[in-house]
Amino acid sequence: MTGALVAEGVRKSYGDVTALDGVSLSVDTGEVFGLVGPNGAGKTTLVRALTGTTAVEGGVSVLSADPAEIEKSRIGLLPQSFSPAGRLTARELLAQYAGLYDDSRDPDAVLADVGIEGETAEQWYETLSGGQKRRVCVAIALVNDPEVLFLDEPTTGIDPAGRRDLWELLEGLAAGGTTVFLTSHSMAEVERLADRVGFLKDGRLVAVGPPRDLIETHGGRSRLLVDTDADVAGSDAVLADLDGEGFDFDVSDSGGRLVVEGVDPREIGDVVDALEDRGVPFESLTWKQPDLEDVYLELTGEFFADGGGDTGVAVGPGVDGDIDHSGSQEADR
Ligand SMILES: Nc1ncnc2c1ncn2[C@@H]1O[C@H](COP(=O)(O)OP(=O)(O)OP(=O)(O)O)[C@@H](O)[C@H]1O
Repeated sequence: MTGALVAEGVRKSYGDVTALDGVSLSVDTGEVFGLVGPNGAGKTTLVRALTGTTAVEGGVSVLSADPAEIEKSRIGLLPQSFSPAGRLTARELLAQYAGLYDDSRDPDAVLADVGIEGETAEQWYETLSGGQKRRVCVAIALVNDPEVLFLDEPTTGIDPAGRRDLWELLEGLAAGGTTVFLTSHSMAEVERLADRVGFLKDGRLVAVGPPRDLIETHGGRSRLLVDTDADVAGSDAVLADLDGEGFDFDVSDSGGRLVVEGVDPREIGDVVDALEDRGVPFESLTWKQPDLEDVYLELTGEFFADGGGDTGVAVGPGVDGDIDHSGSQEADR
């Protein structure tokens, strides 16, 4: 295999725990690769393997070199847990890390890139908020202007506006040719940033591909989620009734909700009519296109961990199909 990052049959065990169970992948130069998976799936272990910070069985290379031996200035790494000295200011920290390299970027410019400026840059690290700290850590990973950037859950603890700023920064870096290897629990994050996404489960890569392809293959169909009484949604009689003539959609019960599969936006009115004809009460409707969260659920069998809900369009009852965008979670995008 060739690529800026290569893993071939990588295995890693900690005692009886198999953290990586034969992972092979290749990431191209300039590509943004997103790695997702449940807690304990092996994401951090794979980052550690690719950055030469843990020994593994199998083959790993970064920029065609052994990760343990590659020139450090070519790599940027933001580990999941990283605590720089608390009693240095953000500026002092950046200057300190910049001093480790023969060539580095201007510390103030890097801090400005991550939104740390003015008074905030003069505060001790330990007095910064969680989100500000994480931004400073991202800046530290960028100070050597790396060719390959590893980010292990970079936006954890950062507010939505700060996340968007960082996403734009990462998009800019990728456009400039930086290879980015990103782990995340935010499906919105990887769907927006990653050229390809890898799903890791129990130490194995169960699917790899561009978000769109994965959604098409594993995301299911667009659907209408009908919030109703749990007794109604769980009623075989209601499901059988909806399965009858004049209703051409597949309906199932999911945790007290009716899920009507394969509904085109223009067909929402037909579904509402059918529900009303059959006397099925409902409180709200949400139309949802398949997205990476659905792929995650399908491939891992677990709920996504960033607390996301339906990224859909809510339609209130009795509004005659008027679309209420308050139900959309676009703010997270
Ligand atoms: N140093 C270690 N010693 C023992 N077990 C470890 C060690 N590091 C990781 N593991 C185990 O290896 C498995 C994979 O851990 P890893 O941290 O790679 O998962 P992850 O996908 O990054 O999880 P998370 O999403 O929670 O960060 C887990 O079962 C973990 O407990």
